[in-house]
Amino acid sequence: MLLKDKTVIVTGGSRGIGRAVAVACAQHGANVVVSHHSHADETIADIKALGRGVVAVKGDVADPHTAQLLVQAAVEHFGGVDVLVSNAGICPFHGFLDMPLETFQRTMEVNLHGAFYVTQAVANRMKDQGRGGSIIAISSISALVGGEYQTHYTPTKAGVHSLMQSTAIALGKYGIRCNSVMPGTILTDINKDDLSDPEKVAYFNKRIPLGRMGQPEDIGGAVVFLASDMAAYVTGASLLVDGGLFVNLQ
Ligand SMILES: NC(=O)C1=CN([C@@H]2O[C@H](COP(=O)(O)OP(=O)(O)OC[C@H]3O[C@@H](n4cnc5c(N)ncnc54)[C@H](OP(=O)(O)O)[C@@H]3O)[C@@H](O)[C@H]2O)C=CC1
Ligand SMILES: C[C@H](O)[C@@H]1OC(=O)[C@H](O)[C@@H]1O
Repeated sequence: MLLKDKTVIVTGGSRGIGRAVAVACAQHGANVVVSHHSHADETIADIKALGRGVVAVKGDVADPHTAQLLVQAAVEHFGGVDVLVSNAGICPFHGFLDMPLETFQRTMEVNLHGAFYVTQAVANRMKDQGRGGSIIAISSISALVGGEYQTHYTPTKAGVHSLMQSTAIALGKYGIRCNSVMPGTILTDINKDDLSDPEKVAYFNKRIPLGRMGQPEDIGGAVVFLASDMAAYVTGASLLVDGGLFVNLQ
């Protein structure tokens, strides 16, 4: 049990990577607060089945108030917060030259501004608690490489990675570690439509040295490690979890 009796906040914990991360933390003994903006019934059931505490908070991470609600829920239900996983994100694929303003703005507001708001709110609580903590942003391989239909999205993933580098410096004095996880292509709702193209699926499966695209569960271990005392001297770092996709040029 690497996270016994820790309290973990996971934004976007209702589906996909966030749900898998929330369950992985609970499997390692954590109580979990998950944010969503629709429902998180399945995640709640998963975590209760593990005998751990779980609270779901409905809110849009692009609204700074949601971050306050998450901290408040962690304090009220579990006495504080030890780990933040800033995971909530969107990727509405769209071409660059005709990108609608609202698509660009919304992607920035959810993925980058939302990460900033929740990181700042949780870090302030962690500082007041005086026992350090671990903050993990779910960045992406897309922080390091581009995508024709992701010109609005890849800057946000690079941005959250950079946010962790700078907050690692700002928060080290409080014993708060900040790191990013960079998933490759993971089969979730975010890319369900994009990966309905068999040619794209074949391209990824050929390009990825491990021969398959990732599952949300493939991300949980990296997050639990960075959340735990196993990573006590790790901050300002990033961890690619991509099956070897990034390094495979030829
Ligand atoms: N899948 C992949 O290949 C990769 C994903 N990532 C990153 O992983 C993270 C999770 O993505 P993934 O699990 O694939 O996506 P999904 O679309 O499967 O899940 C997105 C999650 O984010 C929540 N969410 C979306 N918008 C908001 C919002 N405005 N406020 C609060 N919660 C919100 C959703 O909540 P709700 O259910 O209520 O809509 C849902 O829980 C993202 O940051 C993404 O950029 C990084 C690399 C690769
Ligand atoms: C949405 C993409 O398919 C997914 O998200 C990312 O960050 C990477 O670009 C993945 O391919």
